[in-house]
Amino acid sequence: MSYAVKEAFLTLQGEGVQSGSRAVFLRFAGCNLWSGREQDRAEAQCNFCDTDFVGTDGEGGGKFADADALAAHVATLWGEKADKRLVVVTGGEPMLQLDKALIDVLHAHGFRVAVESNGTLPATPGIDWLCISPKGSTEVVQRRGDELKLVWPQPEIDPAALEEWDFRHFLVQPMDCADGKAAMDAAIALAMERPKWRLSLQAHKVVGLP
Ligand SMILES: C[S@@+](CC[C@H](N)C(=O)[O-])C[C@H]1O[C@@H](n2cnc3c(N)ncnc32)[C@H](O)[C@@H]1O
Ligand SMILES: Nc1nc2[nH]cc(C(=O)O)c2c(=O)[nH]1
Ligand code: SF4
Ligand SMILES: [Mg+2]
Repeated sequence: MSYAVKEAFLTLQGEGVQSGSRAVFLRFAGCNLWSGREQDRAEAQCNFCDTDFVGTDGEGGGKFADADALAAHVATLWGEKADKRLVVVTGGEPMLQLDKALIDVLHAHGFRVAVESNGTLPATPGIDWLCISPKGSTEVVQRRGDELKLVWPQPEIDPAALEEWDFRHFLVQPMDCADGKAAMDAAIALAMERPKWRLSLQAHKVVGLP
């Protein structure tokens, strides 16, 4: 299968339990919850997205003919260092494109494969670290994984209901939005109110990494 990649780059993971880890980010083009066009945002199923995932024109992006070509690209971005190879597959919605063939070749290159998904599509088998981030009133079918990362506030979501799902870590992340201070206060309030939840900050934005 071929893959449409918006961008791919080396950085530090900025979110979640693995925050601070050196990682290649592989951002697939396209999402099932928003077209990516600003004129569609208000009506989209997910309307607070902080990411441009339209097209294949970003740094390190492009169309890749097969899994071997894309995994080789990821390995080149990582460079020679042998240990702790980590790729974070995101988007857009990565489950629209991430297949077992790509995971297998990334493993063959020595990578642990982490994924950031909205959970509306079942996760492909073989993922090493699965982060699910629920969106509004969408139906989350993937209720098991490593970390559940709740962007907050979202009035349609009840954190107590999510606590029943099968995740090792529960994270609340302030929504990057016009009233960022209110979102930060709300996220802190949730973590103070419900001890299962830990605060996740978007560290890359603080330090100016992509
Ligand atoms: C751009 S999304 C791509 C992966 C996948 N589509 C998803 O939503 O999980 C990557 C991560 O950024 C989070 N995110 C998106 N917009 C955000 C915002 N405005 N503030 C905080 N986190 C945001 C998402 O919830 C998700 O955890
Ligand atoms: N540094 C960095 N960390 C991230 N963690 C999740 C991100 C994403 O957009 O999926 C992201 C991102 O875009 N950059
Ligand atoms: S589901 Fe993820 S990629 Fe899609 S619009 Fe929402 S935050 Fe952006
Ligand atoms: Mg991001």
